[in-house]
Amino acid sequence: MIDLYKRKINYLRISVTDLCNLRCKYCMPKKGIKKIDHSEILRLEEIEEITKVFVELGIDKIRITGGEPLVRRGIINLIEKIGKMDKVRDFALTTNGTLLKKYAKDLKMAGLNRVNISVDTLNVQKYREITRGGNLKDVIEGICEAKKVGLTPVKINTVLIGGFNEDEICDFVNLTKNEEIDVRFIELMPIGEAKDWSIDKFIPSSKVLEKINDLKEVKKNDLSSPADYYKIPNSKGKVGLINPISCKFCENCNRVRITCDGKLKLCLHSDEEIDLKTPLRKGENLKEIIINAINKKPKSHHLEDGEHIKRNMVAIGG
Ligand SMILES: Nc1nc2c(ncn2[C@@H]2O[C@H](COP(=O)(O)OP(=O)(O)OP(=O)(O)O)[C@@H](O)[C@H]2O)c(=O)[nH]1
Ligand SMILES: C[S@@+](CC[C@H](N)C(=O)[O-])C[C@H]1O[C@@H](n2cnc3c(N)ncnc32)[C@H](O)[C@@H]1O
Ligand code: SF4
Ligand code: SF4
Repeated sequence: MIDLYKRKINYLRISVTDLCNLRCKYCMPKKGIKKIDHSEILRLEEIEEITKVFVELGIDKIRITGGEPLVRRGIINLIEKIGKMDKVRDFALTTNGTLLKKYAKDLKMAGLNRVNISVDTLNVQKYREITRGGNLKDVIEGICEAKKVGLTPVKINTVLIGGFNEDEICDFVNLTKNEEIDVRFIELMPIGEAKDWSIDKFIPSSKVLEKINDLKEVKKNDLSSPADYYKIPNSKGKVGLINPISCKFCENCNRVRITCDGKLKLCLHSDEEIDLKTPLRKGENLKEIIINAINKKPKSHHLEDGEHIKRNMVAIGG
């Protein structure tokens, strides 16, 4: 599918749940989010059906996300179904990693290619604090298991948070020296919970380049990737910078999203959502609806003008 700005849309991010076993302070309110009625959530077969239509329309990269995707019951079955879709050449999952030790092997066997794992600190106490109760050990074990079973390349996503983890930039970069792990620093975006405090705590990802002198830029293979990559000479992994704020990458955007309640989101930072669940349940032609919707995909976000969306990140999936 090609949108009005001649961007090829080949990447679908599917949020399978808005529930999570953590409560990261920038993503989810302390008391959780308002529970959506069970009937409003797409059933796994419905997700599969919608995915099939997207694949027929040219989607060849799929990411499963959440909330925490691994808390959704039956997730391995869904992965298996999508894993069998021949035209999908890149099939990945974004997770907080806490349940990976348990599920990595099954995910791999079901056909998942790789995982991106979110972790914002390497300090046990700070991890407990930012996630409101999480155990860093679970994530570390999850990362090891993912590598062991070959859910690779493993990428670590770290949101840069002022006054919280800027002192750990070197530690994160050092992980790439001896391990085949890519570490990507993400700029904190003003969404939901983070809308207000992201202003004080925002750190441009260029801070990483200031702190680490010997990072050398790596040629970008995939122009539509949100990350710019660097490398310390002779290191095994890469360091990525994801700069949605300081240097937005909308020009090369190739993605759309499905929320767990069956809405098609054309842009992470737009409130416009197209209902797919109702027409799906009525047996209407989804292809036509999706093709028409793609023409409405915004050119870019307008965060710089204070245009902030209503949903929390946990209800979109990143
Ligand atoms: N503004 C904006 N940020 C995005 C977009 N896609 C991803 N991000 C940010 O990048 C983070 C990491 O995304 P991931 O879930 O790891 O997916 P990805 O970066 O597409 O992964 P790769 O395919 O491995 O490059 C997200 O949580 C967001 O914070 C996007 O389209 N727009
Ligand atoms: C919403 S989570 C969903 C998947 C999974 N639970 C996880 O944590 O990886 C996806 C990603 O969004 C990122 N994220 C959440 N809120 C964000 C914000 N305000 N700015 C930047 N990234 C954010 C998280 O750090 C995580 O990497
Ligand atoms: S970032 Fe991921 S792990 Fe943290 S609260 Fe949001 S959905 Fe859960
Ligand atoms: S902000 Fe919107 S247009 Fe820009 S890269 Fe993200 S989804 Fe695409």
